[in-house]
Amino acid sequence: MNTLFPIFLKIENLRTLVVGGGYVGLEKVTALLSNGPNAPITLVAPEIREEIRTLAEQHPNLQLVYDRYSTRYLENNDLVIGATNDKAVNAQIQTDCKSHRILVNVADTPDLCDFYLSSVVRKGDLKIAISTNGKSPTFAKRFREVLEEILPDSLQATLDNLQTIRNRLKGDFQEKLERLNEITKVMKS
Ligand SMILES: C[C@@]1(CC(=O)O)C2=NC(=C\c3[nH]c(c(CCC(=O)O)c3CC(=O)O)Cc3[nH]c(c(CC(=O)O)c3CCC(=O)O)/C=C3\N/C(=C\2)[C@@H](CCC(=O)O)[C@]3(C)CC(=O)O)/[C@H]1CCC(=O)O
Ligand SMILES: NC(=O)c1ccc[n+]([C@@H]2O[C@H](COP(=O)([O-])OP(=O)(O)OC[C@H]3O[C@@H](n4cnc5c(N)ncnc54)[C@H](O)[C@@H]3O)[C@@H](O)[C@H]2O)c1
Repeated sequence: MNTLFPIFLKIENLRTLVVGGGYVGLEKVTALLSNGPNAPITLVAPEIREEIRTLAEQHPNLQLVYDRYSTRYLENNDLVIGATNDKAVNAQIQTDCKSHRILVNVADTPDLCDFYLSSVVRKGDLKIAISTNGKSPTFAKRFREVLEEILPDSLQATLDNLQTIRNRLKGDFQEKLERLNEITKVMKS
């Protein structure tokens, strides 16, 4: 059974620490910034890939620290992603996060993760998150590509219209709900 509970985080209002500045660190930072360009992120690693350094030049909210991991870097962070190539360090990060009650993702060990990153389909304001319960990230990526192709670009106009109608509707909650359900019925046919 897939017991994961999906939520959409306001990543720009949270502080995220990424430990590790290699390929996986780059992948995770890119995922964070492409969803929340202004998300405050600190990345700690003794060696940091050039692509990450370029991202930091474009995003002043991405702070790079050239150092090995230590618990003091957890301070003031809400989320942590452990993405070093050292399994023992990643496991230590998880243990430390647990004792600080900080949510943690350990890129090389799904069993140690409090949350997984998802594959993200985006069409304007519509966002669909895909997870395979850790079974196949490649499937999640491919399915994203399929959905991206199927969803029409006109979707944003539909969402904008629905928002306008939603804001204009008078009456109590029940009446609004019935009207909006009526208008969107065509989507099911
Ligand atoms: C969705 C996506 C989001 C993102 O990362 O932003 C994501 N992985 C992506 C790509 C990807 N990752 C890997 C490959 C290579 C092929 C392969 O191994 O399959 C590819 C494909 C590629 O890059 O083409 C390797 C890999 N990944 C994990 C392990 C460890 C393990 O499973 O033990 C290993 C082996 C490492 C090794 O062997 O060394 C683990 C996780 N990867 C997850 C998410 C979480 C589960 C998500 C779910 O529930 O489906 C989870 C559990 C934890 C986490 O990372 O949060 C992103 C696609 C974004 C997109 O394009 O849409
Ligand atoms: N979840 C995923 O999507 C996914 C995908 C591929 C690989 N992985 C796993 O993620 C891990 C990292 O892979 P990679 O390709 O990014 O490795 P990499 O060699 O490219 O980078 C490793 C990074 O960790 C840093 N590092 C090493 N020791 C450190 C320490 N004590 N403190 C802080 N930083 C430290 C290095 O300086 C470097 O920046 C591997 O174990 C790999 O199996 C996960």
